[in-house]
Amino acid sequence: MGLQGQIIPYKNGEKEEDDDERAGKEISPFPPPPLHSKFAVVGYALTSKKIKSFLKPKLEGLARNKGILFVAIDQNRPLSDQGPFDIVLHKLTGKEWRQILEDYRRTHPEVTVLDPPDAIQHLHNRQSMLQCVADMNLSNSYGKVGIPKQIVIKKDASSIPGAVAKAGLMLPIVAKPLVADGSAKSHELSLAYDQQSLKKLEPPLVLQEFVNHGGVMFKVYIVGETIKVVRRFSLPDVCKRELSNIAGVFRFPRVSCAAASADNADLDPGVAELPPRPLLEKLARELCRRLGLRLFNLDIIREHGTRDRFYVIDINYFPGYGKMPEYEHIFTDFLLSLVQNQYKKKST
Ligand SMILES: Nc1ncnc2c1ncn2[C@@H]1O[C@H](COP(=O)(O)OP(=O)(O)OP(=O)(O)O)[C@@H](O)[C@H]1O
Ligand SMILES: O=P(O)(O)O[C@H]1[C@H](O)[C@@H](O)[C@H](OP(=O)(O)O)[C@@H](OP(=O)(O)O)[C@H]1O
Ligand SMILES: [Mg+2]
Ligand SMILES: [Mg+2]
Repeated sequence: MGLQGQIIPYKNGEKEEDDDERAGKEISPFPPPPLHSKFAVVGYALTSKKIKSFLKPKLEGLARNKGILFVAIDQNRPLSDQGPFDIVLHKLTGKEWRQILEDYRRTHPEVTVLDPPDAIQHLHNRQSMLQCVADMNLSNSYGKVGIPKQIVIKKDASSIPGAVAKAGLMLPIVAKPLVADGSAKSHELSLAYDQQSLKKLEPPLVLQEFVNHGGVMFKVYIVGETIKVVRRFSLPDVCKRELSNIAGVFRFPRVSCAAASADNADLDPGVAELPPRPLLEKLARELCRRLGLRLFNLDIIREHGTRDRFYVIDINYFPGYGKMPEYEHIFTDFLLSLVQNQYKKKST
């Protein structure tokens, strides 16, 4: 094991003023990793895009100062021959990789795999992704959280207008690929203004009622027990007049990507106001438990004209944490708390 009973240089949650400087200057390029003793070793299996956006020099430097070492996993070698790891961090797709991880979890119960592959699978389907939120039926004095009315169309596009009418889905409708596996195709969404045009869509799909929300959505990043919320621009409201004048299905680009930050925009306060923190904390805690995940974000909107009616529209596994404020501190503290818990368990 990486820790082997030694004390980790960790200053419990405390922020070190010069972390950024040390991380940026002193430790680049990094010396070869000593794969032994006092470091908590985090093996990672990520795409090159993810490595670039997440494993930035500042994160690696801060981690090293706190006694955490990130080590790339070689997918061409057995996992058991590598490490030894305290934690495995991953975001790769494919059945084979999932099987490798499941086998590894079974044979190495002492290693924390972030997160279990079968739990992540729930988020790869836009129907099962939101089921937990619907089941939760969260409603308290801070607000009510649900999901937009939606149906699944597995095949046969010609059946869509009938299915939409039968389910009583109101227009406009957002059409989303059923599979959300991180591929470019899984992010190709459309907005449909009339029932007949729905025939043009390509199943398998989730068809979701579009909820007017004032053109701003909230991205809630979750790292274990920590949550961070940011504002992003989103699709604008669709008014009744527009709906009656427009027909067709329109593809729309990735409207709420990081470049669409609305954190510093001059917005209507009723639209800009973040969802109440206690409501988000309850939602996040409950979702962590129900989904069995510790690393994800969720997109949530407030129905325009209401103060407390919220809808979760999307959940993403291991999202772009590189864009989450203070992620370096939050992530390293989280990793350390996991390793410390493992250590406590072992010594009892
Ligand atoms: N039901 C809805 N009502 C209103 N707007 C919606 C709805 N669903 C999606 N949107 C808009 O479309 C955008 C993309 O939808 P969604 O988040 O489901 O797609 P995604 O490709 O999974 O996004 P991400 O990049 O976050 O993974 C949202 O950020 C929001 O602006
Ligand atoms: O393509 P998939 O695997 O589904 O995941 C994406 C998420 O859906 C996006 O939300 C991430 O970007 P943002 O954090 O800007 O939303 C995006 O962040 P990234 O591009 O920095 O990795 C991805 O994590
Ligand atoms: Mg989204
Ligand atoms: Mg998504």
